[in-house]
Amino acid sequence: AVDLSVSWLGVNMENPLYNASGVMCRSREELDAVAASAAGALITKSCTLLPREGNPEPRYAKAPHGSINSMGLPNAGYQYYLDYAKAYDHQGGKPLFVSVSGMSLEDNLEMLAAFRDADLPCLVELNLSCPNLPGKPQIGYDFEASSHVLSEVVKVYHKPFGVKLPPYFDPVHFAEMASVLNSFPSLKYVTCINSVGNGLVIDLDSESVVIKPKGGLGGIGGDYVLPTALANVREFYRLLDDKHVIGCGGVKSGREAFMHILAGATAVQVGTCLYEEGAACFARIRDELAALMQEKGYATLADFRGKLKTM
Ligand SMILES: O=C1NC(=O)NC(C(=O)O)N1
Repeated sequence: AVDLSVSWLGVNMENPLYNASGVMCRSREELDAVAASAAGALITKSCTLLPREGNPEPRYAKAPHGSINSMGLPNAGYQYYLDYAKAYDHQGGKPLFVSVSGMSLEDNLEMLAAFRDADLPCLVELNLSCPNLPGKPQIGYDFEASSHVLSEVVKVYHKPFGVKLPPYFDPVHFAEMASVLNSFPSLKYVTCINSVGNGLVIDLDSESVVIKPKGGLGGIGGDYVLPTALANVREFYRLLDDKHVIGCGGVKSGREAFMHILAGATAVQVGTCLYEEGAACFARIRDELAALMQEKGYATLADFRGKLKTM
């Protein structure tokens, strides 16, 4: 038998799988469905200070090898998720993570202060990478801005926290961002990657884009992004000091989950596949991962975590 459990930053997960923020996590009903599934944890939709409708629909589309989305941070507002976290059974339940994505630094600080004051056992994932707010750049692509935001955040929020990063595509950028992140000891994990921003899916029959916002541009997920996600997990695993890397991007079976952990991931999030298949994907991916480990002779995740071979 194999042991899929992972304990990190004070949370204990029976298996390393949970939802990617944004998928099946905007309402309490959706969050409860993830909690009731075979997922090892759950994370809320990135919240803003005030409730948001988000971008005009259609704003999500399945694509031949993944998905495209420009949701625009539709969410119930941070109080809703704070209330959910206050009512949540942290002892008996699965670890609950809260994603925060303020429209401004002030909003982020106000929300983080509220989560701080509530003194809850959930971990915060600060989203530095939403690619779908018209006119707003992804903070994670501006190293100076990222450093400034994190400097202000740690003055207000003293507990361990994580950040959701956009994908990087250049070794210099990996090094620059790692250097910024390494200067914040209380930043204890990074989630790599958010969707690959501003891709374009075209429907040949209609000769049209497939989502309404931003002329059809949106964040790309699914099979398309697996190599990029694995590279980001690997590089930050290699470059960060004493931090965890959470893998996200292209996970649709035990195979990709195994790859993310081999690249160094502590745990693994599922986005597009969860959106398309539903919460049953967690039991399937969990069982596939267990079978793969059994086949390869690994008893625990630690037996192979980060042990990607190079040539
Ligand atoms: O950070 C985000 N990443 C995405 O791919 N989409 C959502 C969104 O648009 O709300 N946010």
